[in-house]
Amino acid sequence: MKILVTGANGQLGSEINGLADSYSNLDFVFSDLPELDICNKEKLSQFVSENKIEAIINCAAYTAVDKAEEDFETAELVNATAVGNLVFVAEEQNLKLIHISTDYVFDGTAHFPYTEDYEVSPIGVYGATKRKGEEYVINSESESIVIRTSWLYSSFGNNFVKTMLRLGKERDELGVIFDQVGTPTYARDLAQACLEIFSKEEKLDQKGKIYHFSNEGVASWYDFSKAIMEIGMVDCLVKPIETKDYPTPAQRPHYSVMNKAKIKADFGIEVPYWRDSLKECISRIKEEV
Ligand SMILES: NC(=O)C1=CN([C@@H]2O[C@H](COP(=O)(O)OP(=O)(O)OC[C@H]3O[C@@H](n4cnc5c(N)ncnc54)[C@H](OP(=O)(O)O)[C@@H]3O)[C@@H](O)[C@H]2O)C=CC1
Ligand SMILES: Cc1cn([C@H]2C[C@H](O)[C@@H](COP(=O)(O)OP(=O)(O)O[C@H]3O[C@@H](C)C(=O)[C@@H](O)[C@H]3O)O2)c(=O)[nH]c1=O
Repeated sequence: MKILVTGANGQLGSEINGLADSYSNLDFVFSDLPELDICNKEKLSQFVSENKIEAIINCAAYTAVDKAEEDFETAELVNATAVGNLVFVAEEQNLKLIHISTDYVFDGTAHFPYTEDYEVSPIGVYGATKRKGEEYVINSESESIVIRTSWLYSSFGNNFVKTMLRLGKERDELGVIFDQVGTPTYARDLAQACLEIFSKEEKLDQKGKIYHFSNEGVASWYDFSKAIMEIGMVDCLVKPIETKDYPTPAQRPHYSVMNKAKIKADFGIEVPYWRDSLKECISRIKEEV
């Protein structure tokens, strides 16, 4: 199967690229801006046709959560309208599609892990635009699924893990929010899950259009930071603070832990514990320095 990976220079796209050689049954075409802009429907359609693409993993997105609050138009274009383009091309050329979405489609008022059918209610522009993108896929007749993930990090690109390692070296002390709880996800584990799903012969959306994938376990951003400092061997005192003590342009859900039973049952995906994956990622970050 020949798979187009869009947004391939980002965290998830880079991790898929790193794993590609282990999947000899899959062929890949990696693309990103400026070569392939998913907002350009005609070029997208032409690119897919010329390259004889059979499936797409959409890793392209507008992921700047705070910036999205004032740059609504670009966030909407990339996270929603462009997903409509991908769905159009998938229907037009009979492609399979995996689209990635976020825990930020939930408002964070639940007290137990979110299942796929739980009502969404985004509280920020990023989450709202990602939800609109999901709707294109959910309503599509193409063989397509949405995989929601949360708190993604990688040895590639910029993310919370790298920010903490940097700030921890620069400062003696750091305040990190403890009243936002979710699950970190190593992008390499999500990349592997996507490729495992494509390696199976089953119809993608046989058992539903939405899946949840994160690592196992639960953490606050504070717990996550403490683990990053400990595993990264950075000597910095991390102090728990409340959301009100770290004002940001975008509101974030207080609780966004997701239930992963469906992806495990339907596709036989194994999910590593978040601290184990964090160790693996930090050792890769250290190797690369
Ligand atoms: N990061 C996170 O914490 C989380 C991410 N997700 C979702 O996971 C997916 C992957 O995220 P992640 O790998 O972190 O994202 P990144 O921000 O690391 O990568 C996104 C990539 O998409 C590219 N891109 C942006 N606009 C376009 C466009 N119009 N056409 C083609 N490519 C474009 C970006 O290019 P450029 O950098 O030049 O803009 C970048 O290379 C996204 O759907 C995201 O919403 C879900 C939960 C958590
Ligand atoms: C840097 C820093 C952040 N924080 C807080 C702010 C915020 O509530 C939380 C996480 O910060 P960030 O801004 O890095 O994370 P954020 O951009 O909100 O991360 C989100 O990105 C999008 C793309 C997603 O889809 C989500 O799943 C999630 O991963 O940590 C501190 O408390 N102290 C600090 O020093």
